[in-house]
Amino acid sequence: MIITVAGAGTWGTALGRILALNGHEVRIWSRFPKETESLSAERKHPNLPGCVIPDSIFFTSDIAEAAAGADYILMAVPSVYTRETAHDFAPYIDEKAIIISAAKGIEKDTLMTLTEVIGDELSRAGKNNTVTAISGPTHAEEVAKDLPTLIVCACEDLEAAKKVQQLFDGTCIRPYVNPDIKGVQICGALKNVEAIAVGIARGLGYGDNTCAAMITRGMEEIRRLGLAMGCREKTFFGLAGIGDLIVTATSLHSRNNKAGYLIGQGRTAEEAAKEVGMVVEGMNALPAAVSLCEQFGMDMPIINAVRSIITEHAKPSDVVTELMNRSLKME
Ligand SMILES: NC(=O)c1ccc[n+]([C@@H]2O[C@H](COP(=O)([O-])OP(=O)(O)OC[C@H]3O[C@@H](n4cnc5c(N)ncnc54)[C@H](O)[C@@H]3O)[C@@H](O)[C@H]2O)c1
Ligand SMILES: O=P(O)(O)OC[C@H](O)CO
Repeated sequence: MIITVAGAGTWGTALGRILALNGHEVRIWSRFPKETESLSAERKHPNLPGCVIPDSIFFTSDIAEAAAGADYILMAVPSVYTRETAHDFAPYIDEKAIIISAAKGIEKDTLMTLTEVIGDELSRAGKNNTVTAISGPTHAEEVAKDLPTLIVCACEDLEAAKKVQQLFDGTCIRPYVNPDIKGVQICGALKNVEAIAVGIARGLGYGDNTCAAMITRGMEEIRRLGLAMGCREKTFFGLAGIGDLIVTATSLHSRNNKAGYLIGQGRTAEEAAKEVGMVVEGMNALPAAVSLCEQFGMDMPIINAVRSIITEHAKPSDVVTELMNRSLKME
């Protein structure tokens, strides 16, 4: 198969490498010629130490060249660039190509999932390609080292999801399918906000009890919202749900967890994002998460706590005190 990866960050590069090792013809596109030139020449990614990029992967900044004849287009740019990238790719995408969205986020203004954003741009260009999503507990740093990783390939069209499953099936990746594409993406976007909260707790010096409690109650917030949105309950207890929340809230690789930790230690959100140096999707997803809570009339105290700290500059320790003093309730 010919697979075009849009986005040469850590995730696009790690996935491109896996697909190339699975025997596919892989092209990786980045908007920035400097990035593609350096990756093509060096065969290593600055944020994936020890990972060798196979010689077979072709890098380009030319969309027409990247997309020509591709059977699959894998979108791996940060969520805020998904719409413009889908818009720019749309005219060049073959009508039979399947799109795979690998980013995690919800569009701030429309509250669309990223597959909806991509579908929207495709339909504006007169196309109706099938759009799927992949998710799960999947740090690029570990996939780049071939460590066993389970992913979810999501699409209402199960045949398309199974095709994507086949594509990724290999020695270190075990892919599952899930028809609940909305639930998978709601989990992927919101777990990043919850992971920032857990990072803040760590940065404040709280212990494992606090973090485990926040992961548990954070998942419950996501589940309640997801059910109100019509998602499948099982998704929240699966790889894209609790699995991804656990890895993001506990892994040293996690950009969201690290950003939260730095905020807990006293940095502003801007300083923390700069220090992380890679995309902190939980910060991008926060406005959409808050809007969804309001739209569906959901009580989401941890997400609201992150909002007060990041957007109202509330003191993190005061916010935790407020959370602890909320009215008592049934689990
Ligand atoms: N890194 C991971 O472990 C991982 C795992 C699963 C999902 N994801 C998701 O994948 C997405 C990408 O994450 P990442 O970690 O690869 O990010 P990253 O910070 O490593 O990559 C940033 C990349 O974004 C691209 N970019 C920047 N500005 C752009 C623009 N205007 N248009 C198009 N592209 C632009 C550049 O190619 C740059 O390399 C995120 O949504 C993230 O949540 C990441
Ligand atoms: O490093 P993070 O926090 O962006 O998380 C990356 C992936 O979403 C983990 O599955």
